[in-house]
Amino acid sequence: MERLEGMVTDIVFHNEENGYTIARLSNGDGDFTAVGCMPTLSIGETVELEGKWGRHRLYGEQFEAEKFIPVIPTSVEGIRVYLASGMVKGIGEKMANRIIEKFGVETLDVIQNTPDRLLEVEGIGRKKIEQIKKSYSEDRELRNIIIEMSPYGISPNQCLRIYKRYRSNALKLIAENPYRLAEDIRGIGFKTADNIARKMGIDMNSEDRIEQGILFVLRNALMEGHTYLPESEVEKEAMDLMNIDMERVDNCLLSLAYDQKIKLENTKEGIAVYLMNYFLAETSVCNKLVELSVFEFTKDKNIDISDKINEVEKAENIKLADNQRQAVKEAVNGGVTVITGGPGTGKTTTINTIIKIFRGMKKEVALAAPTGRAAKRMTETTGEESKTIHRLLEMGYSTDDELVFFRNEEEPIKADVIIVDEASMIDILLMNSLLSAIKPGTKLIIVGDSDQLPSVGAGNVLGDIIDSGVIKTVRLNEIFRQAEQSMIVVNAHKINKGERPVLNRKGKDFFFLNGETPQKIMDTVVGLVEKRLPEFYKVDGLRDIQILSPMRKGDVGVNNMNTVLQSCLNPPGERKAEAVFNKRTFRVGDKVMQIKNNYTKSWKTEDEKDSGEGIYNGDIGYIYYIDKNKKLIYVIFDESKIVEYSYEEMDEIEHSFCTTIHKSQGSEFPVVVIPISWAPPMLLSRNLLYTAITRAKKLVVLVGDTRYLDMMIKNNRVNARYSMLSERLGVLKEEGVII
Ligand SMILES: Nc1ncnc2c1ncn2[C@@H]1O[C@H](COP(=O)(O)OP(=O)(O)OP(=O)(O)O)[C@@H](O)[C@H]1O
Repeated sequence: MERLEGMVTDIVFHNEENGYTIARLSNGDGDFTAVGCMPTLSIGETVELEGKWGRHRLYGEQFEAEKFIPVIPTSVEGIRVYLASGMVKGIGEKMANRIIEKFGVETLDVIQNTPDRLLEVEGIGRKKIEQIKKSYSEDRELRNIIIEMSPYGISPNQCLRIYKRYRSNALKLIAENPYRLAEDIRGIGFKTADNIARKMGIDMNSEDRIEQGILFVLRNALMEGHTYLPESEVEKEAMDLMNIDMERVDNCLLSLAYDQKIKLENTKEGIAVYLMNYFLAETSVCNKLVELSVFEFTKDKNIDISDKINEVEKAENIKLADNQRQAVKEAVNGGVTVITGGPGTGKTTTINTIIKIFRGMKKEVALAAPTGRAAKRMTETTGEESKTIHRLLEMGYSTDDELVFFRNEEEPIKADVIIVDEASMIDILLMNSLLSAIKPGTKLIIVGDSDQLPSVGAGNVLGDIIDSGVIKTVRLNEIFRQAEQSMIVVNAHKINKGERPVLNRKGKDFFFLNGETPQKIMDTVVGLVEKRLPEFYKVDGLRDIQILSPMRKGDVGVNNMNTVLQSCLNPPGERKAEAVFNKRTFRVGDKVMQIKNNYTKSWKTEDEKDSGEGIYNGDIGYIYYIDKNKKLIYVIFDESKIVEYSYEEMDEIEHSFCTTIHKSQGSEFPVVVIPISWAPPMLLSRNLLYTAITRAKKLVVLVGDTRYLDMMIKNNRVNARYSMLSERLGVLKEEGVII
């Protein structure tokens, strides 16, 4: 290993995400190039590098740095460059010159050890000194973390999170127990922590390691939708993951339970292992549902609302079907009511009738849905304001950046009736937060299609509530006349029953185009969005058509589709700025999707007349402007909301010329095109196909091989999720808590 010192004269290349940097440096012996993970390197800075000389095929000799240590500048010129670089907040170029004029080579020593002397410099007061002191020490602490952690593959962004969490104790705490990173820092998992621990020489049989490994197994299970895992599965997975014996796993299971991080629950099938907050959520959802549904409504008890329904029917010129009427009656009289049904079965019509009746009774009705788009649609179809569940619960952030709801047991939602739509997307934690904020006596109406894909988060809440048979449920199953003409609706119901859809009926809205190979499928899809559909249906290839793929990988998976579709729908152009993240080129005009809920992300319209907060998982927008100097990307959502993303935030955005069917849940598009080809069996499922086609309002085009279409329709094995909600509700019924 060689050591080399030099001052950075140029940054030739810098990857924001992994810190890989190519820089030109100079020292007494001349100029040279250095490459490696040096995330904080900046021009003017002097660094000491550890590494070896290598030779690049094209660029010749270069120093391959494995470690870099910023050298505190000792020359007046070095200090000037360092201070003027903006590294220390509160000191700009002019101020740097004034300070250096005063203290010369001792400048940094003064800032660090006797900062009060800065008062001697014109323009610096007490407040400024505090700012400089804070920023100087933060900068140094953060740099130390970055330097120490980069070799383990921890990104500068994650280092920032580490610093925010542990402050100046970071390196000490990590050295004591690197596994705490997996618990405390978003984006760092057990495997990374384990890798760090290994390099630090930590005992592979340590309890910290095994406990974190077990929590990792349980968190992974959440991502597959399970609220718990049977003990035998936890044991097996933990043993495989950590290469340890069962006794150690069992001991650590007990100590985690003792520390209340997990819950071990005895069930008929054996021991169920829950992460504690999921256990609490599941039990409290169950209790709360029962509490709300057994509430004695003395005042309006069983009032006959037939007359009221008749009035609405008359006013709206409709005639409700029998089960719609029944749904309205249950909803008006009961505590908790579930209304479920496929597309076009009259859910919205039923909701609207319920709202009108409650309004007539002078009741306060609150409407909500789990996503921003679903809430917006609910507003459109009911003509009443609907909020996201998060907004209804008045979400905010605590002082340590944790998500909190200001509507809860102590401050419940002020409404007599709450109607939530698209309930299939509600996971167990969100349901728990919602129910906690509903006071007994408030009526809850849960509306959704239980045949859609279950929520992204853990649990199978809607399905479980319905299956339990404990909560009043009305299933709407009649497809109404207007809807019947739509083959999308007819076929959705056929698919749901396991029947083959009607394909290619002339003048209709549901087509199948053959494509035997992935390449042919791709060519057909490109032809459809580029030319055929825009010409024939007068739709915009980029805005009105959404390609939905079951999977990410493979030729017709989302990743490859996006590359191909970007090149035809938004090719490079002279005036289209570009920036590369995670090996993907983002370009002005690209269609992109926000992939996590960001409740505090602010947006404003171009004329700045309107502004607000919140961009949600699944929201689709277009890249509007890229400011390469400021490293900012602007995306426009809903044709007017402009949102600014720093380069570091680009992990919240991905291309969405094509998206996964999972990500399309809760959205609707005029035209949906779906490639149908080989995919891993768990993705060739009926409810995935059903969810995809029910996203389309005007037209569905399937492209591929009918063999796989048949496989999807036949495969109704809904990927089973471990969840005990239905059983828990059932037990309460057996015990007579609920009749
Ligand atoms: N009782 C009824 N008689 C006649 N038409 C009805 C009746 N109920 C609903 N419809 C009509 O059927 C169509 C679908 O109804 P609605 O929008 O209420 O269903 P939905 O279940 O909410 O559908 P989706 O889930 O697709 O939005 C609408 O055009 C509506 O006007």
